[in-house]
Amino acid sequence: MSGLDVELRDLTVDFKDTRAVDSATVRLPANTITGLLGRNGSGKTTMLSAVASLLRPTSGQVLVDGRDPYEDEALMEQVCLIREGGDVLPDEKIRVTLDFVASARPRWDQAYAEELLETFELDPGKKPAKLSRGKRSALGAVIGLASRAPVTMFDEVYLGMDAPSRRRFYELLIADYVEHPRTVVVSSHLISEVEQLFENVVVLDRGAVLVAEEAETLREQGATVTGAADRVDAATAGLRVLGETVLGPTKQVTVLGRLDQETRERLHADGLEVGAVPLQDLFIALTDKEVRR
Ligand SMILES: Nc1ncnc2c1ncn2[C@@H]1O[C@H](COP(=O)(O)OP(=O)(O)OP(=O)(O)O)[C@@H](O)[C@H]1O
Repeated sequence: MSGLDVELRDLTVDFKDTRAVDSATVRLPANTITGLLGRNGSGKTTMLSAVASLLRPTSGQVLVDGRDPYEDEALMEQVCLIREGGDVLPDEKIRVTLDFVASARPRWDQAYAEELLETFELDPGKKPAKLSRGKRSALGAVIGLASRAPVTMFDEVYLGMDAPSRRRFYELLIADYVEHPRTVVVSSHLISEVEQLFENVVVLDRGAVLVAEEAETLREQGATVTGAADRVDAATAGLRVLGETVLGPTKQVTVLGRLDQETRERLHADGLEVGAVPLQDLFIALTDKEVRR
């Protein structure tokens, strides 16, 4: 079993006078986990809804496995979008929603779904309308994971969950992805927690694709330099600083820009540590109008 390739070609989605997605061209390669990042209102949900055929593009194309899912019911079954509100039957018992999803998802794994319900302490006899926000999010996670759809997209679904449940969700997602590779998209504006999951990163900014790269390549676009404050200041003078933390005599500065091998060696020789830049910092730098060049 494997995932399917997703490609957006010049995708634009307008809502009356709002351009929610603006000429987006991007490929989500099969069998990778992509982080779809963007500030509030940047178009993440709209883009994912277009991939899931929940809305029609104003112009441009969505291609799943090279075909338009909007025109192809069999293909639509292969694409699962989990939204925070959850596409559940709120006033029926959870097991009714699960039966419904099972009938619509050819790769549904009932035993795995039941295991997940136990993990998240969800009683299948309860109605979604009666669940807390966190438990409803967890139900979305269960549906997304157990559907095993070749294209599985989680739209900020984990935000309602508490920290231990979110951690559990990330662990389960990785473990199940390793066993059953598929094309996974996780959208978020809270990156620090999820960044370790991503192999690819797409950053949306006011509907447009600002960045589409492998996570490692993106991380190389910056660095942290840590050590004695005066040495760190001297070493980073002239570089674009994204942020700094001071802890007693030690300072850590995050800089934008690639540090070549020679620079890294010089910094090491000077007693400074050079580390990877958190994606969260890069994301803020890329999408914060105040900071942008
Ligand atoms: N049904 C709609 N009708 C009109 N405008 C809409 C509709 N859905 C979204 N928009 C607008 O489109 C833009 C993109 O919204 P979208 O929900 O896709 O962003 P998002 O990145 O998912 O945001 P968030 O992180 O806040 O969930 C916003 O300006 C939003 O107000």
